[in-house]
Amino acid sequence: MDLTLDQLSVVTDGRALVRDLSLHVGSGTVVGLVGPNGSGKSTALRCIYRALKPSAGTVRAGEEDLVRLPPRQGAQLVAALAQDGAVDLDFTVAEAVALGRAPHLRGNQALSARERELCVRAMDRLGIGHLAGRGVLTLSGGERQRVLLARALVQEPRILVLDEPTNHLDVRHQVELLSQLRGSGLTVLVVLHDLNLAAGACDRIGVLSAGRLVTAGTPQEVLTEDLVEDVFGVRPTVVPHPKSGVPQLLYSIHPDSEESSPSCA
Ligand SMILES: Nc1ncnc2c1ncn2[C@@H]1O[C@H](COP(=O)(O)OP(=O)(O)OP(=O)(O)O)[C@@H](O)[C@H]1O
Repeated sequence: MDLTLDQLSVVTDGRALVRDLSLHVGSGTVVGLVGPNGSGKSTALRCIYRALKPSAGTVRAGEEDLVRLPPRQGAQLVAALAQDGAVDLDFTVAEAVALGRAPHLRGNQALSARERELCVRAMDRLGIGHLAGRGVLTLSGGERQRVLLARALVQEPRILVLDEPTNHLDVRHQVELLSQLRGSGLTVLVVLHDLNLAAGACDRIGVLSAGRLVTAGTPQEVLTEDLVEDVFGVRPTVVPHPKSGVPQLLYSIHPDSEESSPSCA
């Protein structure tokens, strides 16, 4: 099922946070959304998982208008991993993951054997099976992030949107999470700050700046030295990954000799 943002705008207190954003995520593809801090990435994502109502434009899952769909039906199609998603209540990990089934259950209906198995498999897949009986409040940031992803997966959505899901994850878990997204077969829109991870994980990348889509295309088309300098204000050296050929960005980090040296008056 594809995901389409069509001329999406979000205006708050007279300020346009997102302006005329149109972006298509093909069925089963992974699209990255990148851009500087404050460029509107989370705001756009919040419209997709319906934490925010757009001021104008539409969000479609296939032919369904997500903005108008009843919440339960929407949650059967779209799962979200929000930025620093909170798990405030002291559920066990197994209970928190099982919450992902809520959109498919009626009232206090118990999980079926298939659903229980689904939860166990999701926890194993994310390497949190051994934590099943632990309280989520006792987890590290990275462990909690993986619980949230397991919860999103057991929701069995068609579309998955994720806001900086690699936050808190060590490098192994970053690579594993993005590999799992690629292998999931789901339609994925993911906000990432790390442009190198985005280049490796995404079929296409959309670049936001000041609420507007600057460009969208394959990593090779989008991640050029000029584009990154224009949008992010820092010029990288772009080299092809020696194995995959996807663009990888290198930065020179050096002290500004004039301004950053401590004065020795
Ligand atoms: N409810 C709100 N009221 C007013 N301004 C808001 C509101 N929500 C977000 N903003 C502003 O909208 C702009 C876009 O915010 P958003 O969180 O979408 O950016 P982002 O690209 O996800 O940023 P980051 O990379 O820092 O997470 C920011 O300037 C933010 O301060």
